[in-house]
Amino acid sequence: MGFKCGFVSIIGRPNVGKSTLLNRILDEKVTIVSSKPNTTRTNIKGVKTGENYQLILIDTPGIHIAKDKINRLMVQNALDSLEMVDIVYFMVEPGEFIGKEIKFILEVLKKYEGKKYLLINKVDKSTKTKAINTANEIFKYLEFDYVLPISALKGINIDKLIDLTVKDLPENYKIFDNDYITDIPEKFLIAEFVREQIFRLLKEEVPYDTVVECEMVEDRSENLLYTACSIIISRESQKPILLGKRGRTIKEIGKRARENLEKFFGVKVYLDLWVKVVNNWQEKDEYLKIQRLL
Ligand SMILES: Nc1nc2c(ncn2[C@@H]2O[C@H](COP(=O)(O)OP(=O)(O)OP(=O)(O)O)[C@@H](O)[C@H]2O)c(=O)[nH]1
Repeated sequence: MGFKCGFVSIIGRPNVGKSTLLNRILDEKVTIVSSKPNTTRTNIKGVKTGENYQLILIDTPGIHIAKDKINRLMVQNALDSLEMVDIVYFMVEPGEFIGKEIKFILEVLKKYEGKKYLLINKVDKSTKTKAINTANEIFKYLEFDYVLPISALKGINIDKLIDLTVKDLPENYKIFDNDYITDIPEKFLIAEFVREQIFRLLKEEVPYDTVVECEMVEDRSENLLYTACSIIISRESQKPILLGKRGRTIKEIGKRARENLEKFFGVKVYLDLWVKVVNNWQEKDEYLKIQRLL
């Protein structure tokens, strides 16, 4: 024995860097990142296996005041992750205002019985004092087992975080094979890589009104993966925005997503994109299932 294996959930408000942290720890891009809040819509599992440990991390949607069904399901997904984990990473940014959302998360964490880590992320663009003050403010409401200033983007204190976490993991047998890195099915991962570029390239409400379904994935040869995705928007008027002048925007979305897919799969990728309009898809179970929220 002596082998450590356990689960960690990464929670926090939208946009604090949860997905960036998961990708950094895994040293592999399995979850999508953008500068817009609420990019992650469902729990994404990533597995890091070392010589004497296996760390199963869950990237969760940002916890926020949810106004509609899809956002309520996103928040519920994040909260549900706490039921199965040995450790929770609560991520904040330096100078974060202790408002309603943070207080809500702290109330939830009061009942949580595993180890609690407070991670002050994005310290690369902040001062030490600001980070310490944020931790002090949060400790007025709840004490954590560890506080660690980190930068998920620049890799600051990540090795330290992994070391501490491994010490706190329970002794257990390995759950996944050594080369297993995510529980995300291939089709969902492809759709997410497309959705990421929609979040990155389009402004305002269109990304939030979009869901992507990967309809087909096929090995066309040893070195060529063919895949086709539908981009589903909720209004006809959003079509010209998504397509762009002479189709330039959708072409760019496809190009960038394809490049990331090629890096991930290590083969050439041919990506076909289609656009569909489904009024109010956010209220339809079929589409919430595509987004893995039901
Ligand atoms: N400067 C800096 N930026 C960071 C760091 N970590 C993440 N970011 C940026 O913060 C933005 C949000 O990052 P995400 O990883 O998508 O954040 P998230 O918490 O998963 O976001 P949600 O999907 O809204 O829950 C992106 O623009 C990241 O590049 C960091 O350590 N330093």
